[in-house]
Amino acid sequence: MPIRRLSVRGVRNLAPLDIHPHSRVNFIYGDNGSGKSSLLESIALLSSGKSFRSTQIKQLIHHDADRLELECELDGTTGADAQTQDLYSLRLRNGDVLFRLDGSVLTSQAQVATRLPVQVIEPNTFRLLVGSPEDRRQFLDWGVFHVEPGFIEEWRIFRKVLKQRNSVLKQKEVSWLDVWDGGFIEASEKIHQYRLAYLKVFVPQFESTLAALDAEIKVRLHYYPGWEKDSQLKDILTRQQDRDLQLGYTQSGPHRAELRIRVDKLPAADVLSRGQQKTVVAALKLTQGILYKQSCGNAPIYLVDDLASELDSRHRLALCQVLEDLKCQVFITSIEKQQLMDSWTPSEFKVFHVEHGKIEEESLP
Ligand SMILES: Nc1ncnc2c1ncn2[C@@H]1O[C@H](COP(=O)(O)OP(=O)(O)OP(=O)(O)O)[C@@H](O)[C@H]1O
Repeated sequence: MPIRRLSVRGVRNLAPLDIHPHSRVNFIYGDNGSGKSSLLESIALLSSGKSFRSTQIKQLIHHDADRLELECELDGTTGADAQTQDLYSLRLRNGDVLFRLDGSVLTSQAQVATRLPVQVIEPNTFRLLVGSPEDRRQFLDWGVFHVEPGFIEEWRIFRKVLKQRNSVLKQKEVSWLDVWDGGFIEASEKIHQYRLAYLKVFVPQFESTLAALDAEIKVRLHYYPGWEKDSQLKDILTRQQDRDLQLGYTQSGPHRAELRIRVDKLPAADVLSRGQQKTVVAALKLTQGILYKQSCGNAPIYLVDDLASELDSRHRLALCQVLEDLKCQVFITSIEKQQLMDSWTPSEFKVFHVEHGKIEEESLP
């Protein structure tokens, strides 16, 4: 669901702002340090309660403020949501994040995540390739979670069983392991099957999206379920039991799954240039949006920060074309307005200029 109105208070250098973005493309331009990324960060924060730039979200609060407050009205445009409007807000004070929907407090991250799905493509986006397996596992699970409604409940069950098994391992209560292992294996298998089903549609779509961005980059996705593929998890748990007891945690299972991204047999991060890495990560994130749209009817909102960073004009054009085809709401930033306009001429758009933390919508000829 696109954002119809956005209100931001107390974020970094941004002056209090109320804007009415376009339901499709929003060009945001301004000098270095003007506040473009802070605007996109505000939207990402509304979506996930996290920043894509700072691990400590308290750092987002304006130096002179004691809290930040974000609010948006979301438009329902398709299906059962047609013509509806949700008022969705986030308040951060003293480290506590409070989400509200139409005045009612949202209590679980899942409730929040389904309201406002957002994908971010920003200068550090290549870190998905070079970062930890956990980053890629979370990326994969974002897609599974949004496309497979049953996944979140199975994931909760799995986390619970894993916690119990680890607690048994820490207490060295060997006799209890047999009791927990049955449940652990069953829950692991369900998570594994959800991920497999998602990847079955994800991989071919990724290959065609990447080809649309750059037909010369050849990468392969390899899914590692968290244990040796050709072995039964039951046998592995038995084999690793002594070491698990020593360590006090479970070494194998879906919590150790990974999406490995390779060029031939090498990690893509070791072979590809920075621009190629960004293109691959953009293809991964666009693929998630395409599958999300196929499943839910609406595409996620895309935040593309500093379009020009690492991408030449051919790749910028190709990326914008995929976004155009996706018909999603996009917030896209650049220092130069002309560079945005040269990369994309959408039929419907708004332009916002950011200067010293103030945002003005420009009237179009
Ligand atoms: N907590 C804060 N309070 C006030 N100002 C802050 C805070 N955190 C960062 N800033 C300032 O906010 C400004 C906006 O930064 P931002 O990254 O949004 O700019 P930008 O327009 O994206 O710049 P660039 O084009 O260089 O990426 C910077 O000048 C930064 O120093």
